[in-house]
Amino acid sequence: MGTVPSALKHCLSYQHLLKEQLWIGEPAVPPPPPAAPYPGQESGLPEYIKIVEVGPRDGLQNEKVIIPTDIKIELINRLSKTGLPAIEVTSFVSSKWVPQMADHKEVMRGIERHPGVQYPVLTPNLQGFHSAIAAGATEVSVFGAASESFSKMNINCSIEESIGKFEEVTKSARNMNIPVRGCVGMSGSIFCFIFLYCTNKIQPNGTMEAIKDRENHQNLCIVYVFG
Ligand SMILES: CC(C)(COP(=O)([O-])OP(=O)([O-])OC[C@H]1O[C@@H](n2cnc3c(N)ncnc32)[C@H](O)[C@@H]1OP(=O)([O-])[O-])[C@@H](O)C(=O)NCCC(=O)NCCSC(=O)C[C@@](C)(O)CC(=O)[O-]
Repeated sequence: MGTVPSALKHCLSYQHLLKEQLWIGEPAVPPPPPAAPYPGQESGLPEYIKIVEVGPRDGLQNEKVIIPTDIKIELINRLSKTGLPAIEVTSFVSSKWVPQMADHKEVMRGIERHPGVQYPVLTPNLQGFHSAIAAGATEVSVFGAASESFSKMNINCSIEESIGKFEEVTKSARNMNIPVRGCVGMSGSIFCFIFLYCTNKIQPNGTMEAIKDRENHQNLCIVYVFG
């Protein structure tokens, strides 16, 4: 597993990696016979978890120096060859807020899209969604927060207001058959999260349920993840 890229948000089960992700190479341990259940099944753990590499977006947005567009494109093109199923390439957010992602259109235009690889992008609102689609995005992510303070700090609105914006995005996306991933950001750091969680200032499940429940109890997103 030493070659798995960094900044992974989610992991496939090891059996699934061995079965479908040939880039890992020959398995050191043979997979279990077909009749045997996955180890997670009995324990209630998911059978299948998808890897979404978010380094080009989540990683590079935090760089103090703005990385040149051609280097970002090169990074994404190299990642595309590693066998990852999905690479989050950029975000369609305000360049005043996140100047590191201001070249989103150029990045989308410049990357080589490999068959079988998805290239989702972050879209906080309808404006970002429309720009992303115009730039060729075929999958998007909305990103909320589990605490009011993080929501305000990150997307300049309350959780309630943010869910209204996500609904606009998900409704438009549904009409265009564009899958939407729902992310619930915690607080920016694990220590901050633990503090806020222990002091009841953060309610990740509440935000997730709110995103889910608004439209006749339907799921608005294909998947929900905590960040
Ligand atoms: C959400 C906004 C845009 C609200 O920003 P705002 O200032 O409240 O927006 P507004 O609607 O009042 O509009 C103000 C200006 O922003 C523009 N604007 C409005 N929307 C857009 C857009 N989509 N793209 C480009 N421009 C936009 C709009 O056109 C206008 O421009 P002006 O008239 O002043 O020239 C702002 O707060 C923002 O961009 N925030 C950045 C958030 C961000 O990218 N955070 C980092 C990613 S989140 C994260 O890392 C956690 C996560 C997701 O990783 C967790 C996980 O992985 O699970």
